[in-house]
Amino acid sequence: METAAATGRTKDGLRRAVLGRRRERPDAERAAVAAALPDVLLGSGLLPDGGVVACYASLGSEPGTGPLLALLAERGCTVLLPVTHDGRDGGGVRLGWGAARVPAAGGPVPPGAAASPGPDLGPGALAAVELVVVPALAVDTAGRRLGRGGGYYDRALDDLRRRRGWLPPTVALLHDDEVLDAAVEPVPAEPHDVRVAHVATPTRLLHLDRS
Ligand SMILES: Nc1nc2c(c(=O)[nH]1)N(C=O)[C@@H](CNc1ccc(C(=O)N[C@@H](CCC(=O)O)C(=O)O)cc1)CN2
Ligand SMILES: Nc1ncnc2c1ncn2[C@@H]1O[C@H](COP(=O)(O)OP(=O)(O)OP(=O)(O)O)[C@@H](O)[C@H]1O
Repeated sequence: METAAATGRTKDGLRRAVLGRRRERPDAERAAVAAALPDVLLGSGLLPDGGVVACYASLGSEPGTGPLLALLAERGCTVLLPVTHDGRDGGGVRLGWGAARVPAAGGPVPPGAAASPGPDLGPGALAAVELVVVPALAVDTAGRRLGRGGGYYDRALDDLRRRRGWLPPTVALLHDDEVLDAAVEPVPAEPHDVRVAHVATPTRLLHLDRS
């Protein structure tokens, strides 16, 4: 298996290694991962009973958020999903947030999320958010997160911290082998990287030491 060490621990090398492994995961594993994440989060105490939660609709080989989005809706949470702005509108590269439109309950819940965001609610959309569920390719035990490379979540979390004066809890969803020991395989970090507080995998919930 290609490891971070073998790729020189560059962000791009690590991204390629993780995406390669994700692509190889069989459908049965993907379904099991998606089904396990809500239970792990339920046991974590991180999920508010109602209230606003920022999440995302999983794509491709990402750990599936379909069942998690269904659970959040069941708990009466207002779920916000990201709307990507690539800067061509002159407003800079940034994430907006729209209310999740989740398919009606009752049918089978696919592991990948079928949800989509409603219209962008504007700059104050996250004002009352109680939990931010963030996508990631890897996170180390010091909370350093590797994303897709767009810098979208780093900007969004930085903006949220500035507006609120503090950062609400953040949790990244990963496969077990994507949690890296910071002492052995640190995720390469840059000054703009915002560390996450928690990681949920299909088997465990980790509270990270960001000091
Ligand atoms: N689900 C999800 N939504 C997100 C992000 C993310 O990482 N995941 N983003 C984080 O900043 C922003 C958008 N950035 C993204 C950048 C690249 C790809 C991408 O390459 N998607 C592939 C699927 C890859 C796979 O198989 O896993 C595709 O759509 O074909 C997706 C989102 C906002 N929304
Ligand atoms: N707060 C910020 N302000 C300005 N530029 C930023 C900020 N955060 C990240 N960037 C820029 O975004 C680009 C990508 O950053 P990085 O590789 O850390 O993204 P990522 O964390 O993998 O992606 P994402 O946050 O979308 O999941 C870098 O060129 C970086 O300079």
